[in-house]
Amino acid sequence: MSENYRNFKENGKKIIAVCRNYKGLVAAQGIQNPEKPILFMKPTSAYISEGQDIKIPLGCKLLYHEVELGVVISKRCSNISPSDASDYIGGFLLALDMTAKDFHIEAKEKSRPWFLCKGFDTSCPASGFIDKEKLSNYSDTRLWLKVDGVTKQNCSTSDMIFSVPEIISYVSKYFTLEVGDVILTGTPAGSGPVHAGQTIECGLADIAAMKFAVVELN
Ligand SMILES: CC(=O)CC(=O)C(=O)O
Ligand SMILES: [Mg+2]
Repeated sequence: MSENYRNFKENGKKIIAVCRNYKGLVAAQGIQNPEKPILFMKPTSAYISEGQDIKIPLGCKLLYHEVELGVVISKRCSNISPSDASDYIGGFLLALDMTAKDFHIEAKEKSRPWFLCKGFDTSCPASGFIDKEKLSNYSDTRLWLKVDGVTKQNCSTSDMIFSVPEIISYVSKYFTLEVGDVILTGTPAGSGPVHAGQTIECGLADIAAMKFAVVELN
């Protein structure tokens, strides 16, 4: 059987991301839980791997980190139910949804799309493929992130508002999911600024960890 999804950075066609999916984050912002998942997309050109740097995009003065659990789709599917969703999970990844926060604030104020603030080059640092057998407890696993050794995010995926199967099902009602596509499941509380010269380290329980330097564009 072809397992092209393992090489999701080369073979996947899209990265679909959910936002405001953690109870603690939504409570901290003083807003109600969303009634349905809120979605946006990142291009696959946003991927980088350990050893490459996160580059602050042109004109950005406020870059934010967001650690997230990603799900890799193993089979083409659409309109699937939450109870069938696990059949389409190939595995997982640890990812950062880097966000140009100043561009994001401007986009929200002016009702503009989020493509620039979320999709710039290097905005999706990602681990390698994690076998689904290694992460059978994906609905209650620890996600953490440190900036220069100081913990900024530390939360269990059990604090998600919409579960991984619910998210896959919802997304698949609107978008055909293809082999190697990735769904980022949202960031927990504690997202915040990072600056050139700083180092971000993050991890998924004791299963995956990765480290990235933040640098000016040139
Ligand atoms: C506004 C955001 O950056 C939301 C987001 O991406 C999230 O994960 O929550
Ligand atoms: Mg995010």
